[in-house]
Amino acid sequence: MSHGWGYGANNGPEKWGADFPVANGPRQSPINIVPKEAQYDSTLKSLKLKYDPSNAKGILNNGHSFQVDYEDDANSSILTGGPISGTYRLKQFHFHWGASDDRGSEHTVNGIKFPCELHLVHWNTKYPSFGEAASQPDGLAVVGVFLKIGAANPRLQKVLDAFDSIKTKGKQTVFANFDPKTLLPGSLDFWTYDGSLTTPPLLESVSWIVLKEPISVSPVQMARFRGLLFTGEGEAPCCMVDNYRPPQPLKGRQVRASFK
Ligand SMILES: Cc1cc(C)[n+](CCc2c[nH]cn2)c(C)c1
Ligand SMILES: [Zn+2]
Repeated sequence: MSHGWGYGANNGPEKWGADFPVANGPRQSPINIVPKEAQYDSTLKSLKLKYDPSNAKGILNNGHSFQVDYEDDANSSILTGGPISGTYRLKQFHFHWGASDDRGSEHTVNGIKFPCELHLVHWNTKYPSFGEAASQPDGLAVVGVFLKIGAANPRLQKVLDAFDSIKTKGKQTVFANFDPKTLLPGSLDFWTYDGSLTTPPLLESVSWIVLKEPISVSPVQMARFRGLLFTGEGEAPCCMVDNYRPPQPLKGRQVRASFK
């Protein structure tokens, strides 16, 4: 696939295995979560997220999604507890969404798709860098949060307001003083399993922590996500929508629940 991966008919998830054979590996993500088949694990610790809003650096349209990047040169924005041991530093957060409200999430629950899914990406500080951690089986921890259609979510406003500055691929702008903890639901109950990045290079290095409780997003707010473009300035515009990988085979993995 010389023309680079994406989410289209010619370069989308069904084609990624040609350039990235791990696409058919034993611990690929996302997955369909079946709550009744998840095993409650009383040894799971509660999630601890401590974020310093001043670590927020910028917001970037990377041509696949948009991401908000964080300073990660100290243990000031970190994830501990849950299924992980040690300290993982926040690197970035981003979203996946659909062209319509009936799809867009990567993980599904009993086969149900949500219109959007937030990913908060953290890396294990036992490794010297994010890049190094990303190639290790315990290198990354991603917290996934479902968004479901409901009332407008004021916590999303600052992110949405930046979209006019990052409409096209490669555009970025300063994004300062933002605490991603404000994007989390009231409950930190979670499902967890061993998985992978959900875009190439699809590295099998992610401890997934998927929150049970969704946060809300309104149809108008979802329409603003869909106003972003996969394409760069001056190219024929292609709306940034359906930037999600469908669920992958569980291949015998156990999904654990932090709650009964
Ligand atoms: C080294 C690395 C490369 C990429 C594309 N990503 C993003 C892949 C991704 C998006 N959502 C889940 N995984 C991460 C998190 C790390
Ligand atoms: Zn993601």
